[in-house]
Amino acid sequence: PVLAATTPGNLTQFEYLALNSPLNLSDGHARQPLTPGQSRVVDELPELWADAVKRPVEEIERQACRTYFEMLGQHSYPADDGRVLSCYSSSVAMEIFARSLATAADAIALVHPTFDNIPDILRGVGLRLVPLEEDVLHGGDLPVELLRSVGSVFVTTPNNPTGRVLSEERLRALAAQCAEHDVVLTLDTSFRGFDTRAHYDHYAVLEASGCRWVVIEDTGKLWPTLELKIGFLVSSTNVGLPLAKIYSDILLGVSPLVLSMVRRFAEDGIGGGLVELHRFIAGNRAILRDRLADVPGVTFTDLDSRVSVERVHLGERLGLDVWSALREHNVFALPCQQFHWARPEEGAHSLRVALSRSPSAVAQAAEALRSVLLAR
Ligand SMILES: N=C(N)NC[C@@H](O)CC(=O)C(=O)O
Repeated sequence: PVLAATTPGNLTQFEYLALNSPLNLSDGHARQPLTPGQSRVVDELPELWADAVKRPVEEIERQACRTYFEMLGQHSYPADDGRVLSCYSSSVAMEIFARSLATAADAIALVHPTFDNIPDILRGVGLRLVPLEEDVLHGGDLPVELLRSVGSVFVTTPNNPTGRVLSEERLRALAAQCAEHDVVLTLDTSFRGFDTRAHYDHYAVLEASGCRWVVIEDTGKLWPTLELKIGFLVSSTNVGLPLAKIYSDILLGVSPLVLSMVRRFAEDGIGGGLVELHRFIAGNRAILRDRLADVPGVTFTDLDSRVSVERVHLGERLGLDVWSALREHNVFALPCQQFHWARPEEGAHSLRVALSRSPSAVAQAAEALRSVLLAR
């Protein structure tokens, strides 16, 4: 993609600039080396291809869903009656949700801050956005006037870039409020694989609440699968939105080979790979935090975060300045203004560093960031 010489318009355009750099710690996609268990899955791809040719895709899809959802503790996901739609990515799933919601509502409450392709997709279908501050979301019941003013509440959990997880009791209370006010509760759980606090059975809570709900799951953030991934678009029986119809406008179905690969990576995850991944991310987080611990003015805003990105507060320094100085070293992080989609200035002094990278890449980037910061 060709980008204008000026500052990129959205976070993903910043991420494009980093795509071909050896020290790309910008996007939240998984770029660390394969583990031995994952390498074995890659070696199996020819057999998975032959198997996918022979078997019905719905059988392969059902097995992939079951293994992936079980790995994440989501035992009550709706395996039957077509309520799980497999998409090429979670953003495709989100576009289908947005187009569907726009046929029935004109406003949506969206967690603030969060990754800016979410508000961009929602605005793109004409929805009016109402910011839902994280502290309000996690603090207790939402204001009734908010619930009366929107057709949906959209929550990214764990959130990006903060890592904050919606607890089971908060989800239960929020779902009850949404049921009472006939508001569609939508969750983007793309980062849930990294945080076991997000592994309680969300679908059991949602189904029991009786609310109308949609969940967007993403296999793409967890494993280094070269952008081979699935976004699962899951919904309640009573969601009352044309999800299947709009899905059919966009695609017929996804690759059974990718579904089989997801199943095998999830089996590896169940067999210890997920615990290993959590340790790996924690190790990279420690490398970054340790290297910057004594830099004046630097703090870590999300001490409790376990997701594969880390937000660094730069004190008086501007994220864009530090991002540009890092770029001189051929190191790429992500400035945080555009996460604050309603009030960008709130993100002006922060930078996000990706942790799904090799430990040496994280260490080199931390070193470069340290020297850039000490010079300011
Ligand atoms: N459709 C888009 N824009 N994809 C980029 C997105 O996956 C990156 C991301 O979520 C992150 O860097 O945290």
